[in-house]
Amino acid sequence: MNHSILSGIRSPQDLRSLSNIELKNLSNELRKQIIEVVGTNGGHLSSNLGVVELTIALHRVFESPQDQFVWDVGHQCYTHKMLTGRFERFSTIRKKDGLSGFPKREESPHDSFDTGHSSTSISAAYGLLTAKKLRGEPGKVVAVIGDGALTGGMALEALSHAGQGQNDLVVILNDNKMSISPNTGALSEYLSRLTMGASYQRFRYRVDRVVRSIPLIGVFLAKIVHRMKRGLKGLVFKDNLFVDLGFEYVGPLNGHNIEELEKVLRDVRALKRPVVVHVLTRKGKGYSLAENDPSTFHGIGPFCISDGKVEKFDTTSFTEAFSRSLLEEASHDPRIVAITAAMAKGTGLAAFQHRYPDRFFDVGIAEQHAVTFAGGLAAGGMRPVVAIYSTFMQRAVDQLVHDAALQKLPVVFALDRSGAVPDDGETHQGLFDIALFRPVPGVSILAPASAREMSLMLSWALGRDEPVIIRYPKAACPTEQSAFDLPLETGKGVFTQRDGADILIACTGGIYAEVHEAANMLARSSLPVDTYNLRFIKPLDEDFLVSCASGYRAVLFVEDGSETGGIASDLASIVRERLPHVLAASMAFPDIFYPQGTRQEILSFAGLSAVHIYDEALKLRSYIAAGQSR
Ligand SMILES: Cc1ncc(C[n+]2csc(CCOP(=O)(O)OP(=O)(O)O)c2C)c(N)n1
Ligand SMILES: CC(=O)[C@@H](O)[C@H](O)COP(=O)(O)O
Ligand SMILES: [Mg+2]
Repeated sequence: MNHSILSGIRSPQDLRSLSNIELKNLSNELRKQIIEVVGTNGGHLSSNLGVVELTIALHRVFESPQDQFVWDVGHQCYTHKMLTGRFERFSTIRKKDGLSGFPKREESPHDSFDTGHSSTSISAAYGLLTAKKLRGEPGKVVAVIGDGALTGGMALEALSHAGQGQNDLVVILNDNKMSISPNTGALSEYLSRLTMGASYQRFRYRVDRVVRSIPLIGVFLAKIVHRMKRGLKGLVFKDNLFVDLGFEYVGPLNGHNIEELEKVLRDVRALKRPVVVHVLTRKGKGYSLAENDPSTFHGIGPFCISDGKVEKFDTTSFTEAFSRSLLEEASHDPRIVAITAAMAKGTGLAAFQHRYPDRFFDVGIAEQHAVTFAGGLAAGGMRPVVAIYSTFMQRAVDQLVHDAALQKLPVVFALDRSGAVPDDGETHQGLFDIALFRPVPGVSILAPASAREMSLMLSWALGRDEPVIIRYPKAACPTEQSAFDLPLETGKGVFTQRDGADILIACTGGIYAEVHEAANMLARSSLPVDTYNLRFIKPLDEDFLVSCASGYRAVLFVEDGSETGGIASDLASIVRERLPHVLAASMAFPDIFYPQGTRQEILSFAGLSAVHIYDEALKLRSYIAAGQSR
């Protein structure tokens, strides 16, 4: 199929003149393009296929960029991007220097707010709307939020705030019954009940429409009708949370019927009150493999379009290592329970869920609740393991401090996707966890360099009576070696190579692979170095480290976290202070946000690739040769 209609859309205005048939063809072209590009680049397939018609309808009714859209999470914005002048560059999505897979204000005036983390859209949209009103600027603001994102506390906080205001915020609730996995929780069940009561909700909306359209007295009459309905709500509108919170409620609508959507959205656009438009869509729509298994195609690497297969690598990822170690531990300790905030697959907890359904909890996209819930479980005598991506743990900093650490509760935090995170970009990098949690008293932070170390660390963590964080990257585990088998000693690391070299490279586990590669390159250049895996970021046995460093002419510390607040530069300072004869240097992520790319591209951009580590070691060697200090 050529993209004859799509390629002619330079701005959303071009959509207005299209006939129904052309709109149908445009939907097909968009789907084809999404499938082809995600098949090549990887990306968020199912969510994007589900919102094609909804996005077209929104862009035909609202006038972007004067009217503004905030896409929750933003992983469903591909059609929006293509309809707002970015079709030509769409094939670069999620690639280094290409289009972002999420809305980006710097990319287009049609992207009014950056997203990536869930449940922010209603707050941000209400902020944008309030700013418009205060500045006397025209236009509507529309938040598009999924049923999964609605389970996040912020979304509910925002509904509570916006519902009481005199405003005309539009909230589109895109309900496909799915988060990444099937959506969970009472709120999700509640939406299903609303869906079953469809006819009542439509009736209510139509009454409003008819009454308001009566010349002169319509608005006045509508107010009276509204009050009467509020009085009757226990009968007719019982169960409608949104109405009770102060919103008009319209729906549920068929999210794949552009005509029906448009008709309602035009009325919604004219409303002077906050409104929730409940739209039903099918995740994965139009690609049967994704329709039948939307979870697998939620976020997927490059795949074969004809059979949906993804290239398999013959390696164990850190996620798999965690998943297996946890099953092993859980098999002999019934106190172990596992918690995810809607990421059972990504964190490797799906296997635990399958094996121990009664000890597994998917709390929805609710990281804060997940952590405090774990605190409660720990206080009640269980051994909770919260598996969470480093970037999403940023949401729950206070919960870790207040609801776990302060009370010395034995909660284990498995922070997946720590360090450089490929493809998703700035919003998803896992660079801040060390800096955020290192200052918290009593919290241990460990970083395995291999699957074997993961197992040792998890076992150690589950034996502690205080919170423990285990952080690891989205990467394959390096090949095992004997040092990884050595028993864990609190605060101490292990030499991973010790051949009497005069330079030592010490690292956090997540970047051991690159350090190992650099060491091999140096050895090939006849410039051998020894290597050391810190294992512990906290607590850290300083005396032991200093004694390890004392036999060297230079020590280089390498860390896969942010330089500011990180550990590498502190350790270099300690060595300088206590061993003035030893040169000490450090490498970590400089103080900027890191854009999308592969892991290698991100590390190169940060100056942390194997080649950069090699170069830094060479520099140290030249200082040694010249007898200089740094
Ligand atoms: C704070 C946070 N936690 C977890 C995620 C990971 N995540 C991305 S999309 C998603 C599911 C969103 O479901 P929904 O809003 O219903 O959108 P759908 O994918 O169904 O279109 C999750 C859990 C995230 N982006 N942000
Ligand atoms: C949009 C979002 O936050 C998730 O879908 C995330 O992209 C998943 O990342 P992984 O593919 O690494 O699990
Ligand atoms: Mg959903």
